[in-house]
Amino acid sequence: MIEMDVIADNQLNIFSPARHSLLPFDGEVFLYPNFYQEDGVYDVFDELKHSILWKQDKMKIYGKQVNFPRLTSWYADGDKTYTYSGVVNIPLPFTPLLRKIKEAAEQQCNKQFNSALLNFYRNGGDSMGWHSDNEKELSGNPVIASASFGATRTFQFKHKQQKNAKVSMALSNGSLLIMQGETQHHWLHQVPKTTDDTGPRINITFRDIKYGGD
Ligand SMILES: O=C(O)CCC(=O)C(=O)O
Ligand SMILES: [Fe+2]
Repeated sequence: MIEMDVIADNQLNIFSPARHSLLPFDGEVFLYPNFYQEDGVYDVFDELKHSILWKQDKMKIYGKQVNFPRLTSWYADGDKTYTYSGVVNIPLPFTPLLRKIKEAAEQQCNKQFNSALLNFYRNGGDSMGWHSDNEKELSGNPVIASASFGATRTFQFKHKQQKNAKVSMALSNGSLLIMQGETQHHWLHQVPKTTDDTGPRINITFRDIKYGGD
């Protein structure tokens, strides 16, 4: 059984930037670099790597089937599907480890999540392009909690209208990033490719999907 303690908010350095939004306006982003504590987080990466049912999705570009530049997986309560980048995902039930990671994030956000999208970036050539998490199943101002394990990757925001507004940060092993407020309406985010010699990274974004409707 993996020990994975969470640093309570009141134990964080009071000078931690996590208390201030990293976006200058039009949304809120908080980063807790060592949220999932040192002890055991390397095991978390390995256990996720081996226990998650990773799949290689494809997207259609100019009529051609092209592999996503990463592996993905989708876990959720219940059996509702979720459409992401044109792919209809049928969820798997949460594993005990995913549940534990989710509950820690829920405590920090003071919010329940019913689903998780997982991304496996095998090396620096894997990436996720500019997008916002604004699928129809997400509510108007979604809270999204993003946990990272393994290699550090750069995570970037750019404002949809104000082209000069850009924010960049490093998502390291055991970090928790929270996006909330109007972030998804006004900002795009991405994990760019890098030519650095980068090891594998797993990211989990916890979401609260509203079922029903069309
Ligand atoms: O890998 C990351 O940190 C970002 C993942 C992401 O943006 C998403 O799953 O929508
Ligand atoms: Fe995203």
